[in-house]
Amino acid sequence: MQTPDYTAARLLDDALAGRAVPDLALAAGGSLRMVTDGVFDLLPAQAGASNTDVLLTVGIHGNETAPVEVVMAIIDDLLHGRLTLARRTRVQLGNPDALRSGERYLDYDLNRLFDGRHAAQPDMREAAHARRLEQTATTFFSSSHGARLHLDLHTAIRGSLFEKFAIQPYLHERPTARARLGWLGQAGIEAVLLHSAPAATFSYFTSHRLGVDAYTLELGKARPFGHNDLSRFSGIDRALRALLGGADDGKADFDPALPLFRARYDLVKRSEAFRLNLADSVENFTPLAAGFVIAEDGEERWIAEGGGERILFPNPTVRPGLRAGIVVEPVTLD
Ligand SMILES: O=C(O)CCC(=O)N[C@@H](CCC(=O)O)C(=O)O
Ligand SMILES: [Zn+2]
Repeated sequence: MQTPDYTAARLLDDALAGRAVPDLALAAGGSLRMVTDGVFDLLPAQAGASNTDVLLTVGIHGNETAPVEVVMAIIDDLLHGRLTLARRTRVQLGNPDALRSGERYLDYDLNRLFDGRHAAQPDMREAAHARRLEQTATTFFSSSHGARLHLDLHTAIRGSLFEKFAIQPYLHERPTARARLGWLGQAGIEAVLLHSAPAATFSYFTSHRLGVDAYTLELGKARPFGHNDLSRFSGIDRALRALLGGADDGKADFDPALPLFRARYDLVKRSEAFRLNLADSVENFTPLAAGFVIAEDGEERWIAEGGGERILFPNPTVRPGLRAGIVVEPVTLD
């Protein structure tokens, strides 16, 4: 095991440069071990003490740096004994290449390559990352004995009427885990989108293929390394410390006042003729008035129907074939 002067900042530098990270002792007990490039296991001192195994993914998009900084600060406190680890935890850096260059992606949006879609894009640099992440998520959870939680931490391109929100992937026949939504509320999450269809995102993969409680979290606006106001991330920081430190198990009473939305449909860009009729300043969750033409692509037009519809993740610059926005509407749990 290495010396205590090894910091999380150095770990991040080494990981982004593709250098090996040595095995490290956590000062208050436990260890940190590099599994493969950009993937780290943090093991509590007492094997078997963990009743919830936690997978934390950051940097799936290379321009979304705040979650990397939040998780590295927690790792630094674990390394130096300011926090004691109670849960078996795996941390994945999603796209180290894109994090180095500060771009959302280099060749292809990584969060559109999961659930096997990487096989259709073998030449894209992100395909190898999707495979690495799927494999290491699978091996991690295959030796779990208790509850299993995956949090994929992101920040968004646009501002948002709900600054922090969660996305629950489509669950097929599984019921919503209300206690997890309760915990997300305690972590400062202000709204939750319930997806209504399969997707090629990482949280859909871990949820659907591995049966894990999985969420994509949008924690604020995407900014470059060094430009994040980490005080705006205090809710998730506190909640992750309580989770990893064993003070809570990631479950809490569901608050029925938490706004919930369901995805009605995706705006899928068909061609370069796609036109989005929303200015860059329009924020996520902005209501759409009935009759408003949201977007057009050749003959196709998407028209708002009212009834509380709102727009999420509008982005006309995506590749043809990919989602250029989601129309959502309020929903309540049965
Ligand atoms: O701000 C944006 O337009 C995108 C932010 C982002 O990366 N969001 C995720 C959401 C994943 C999901 O829908 O489950 C993404 O687009 O990959
Ligand atoms: Zn993202």
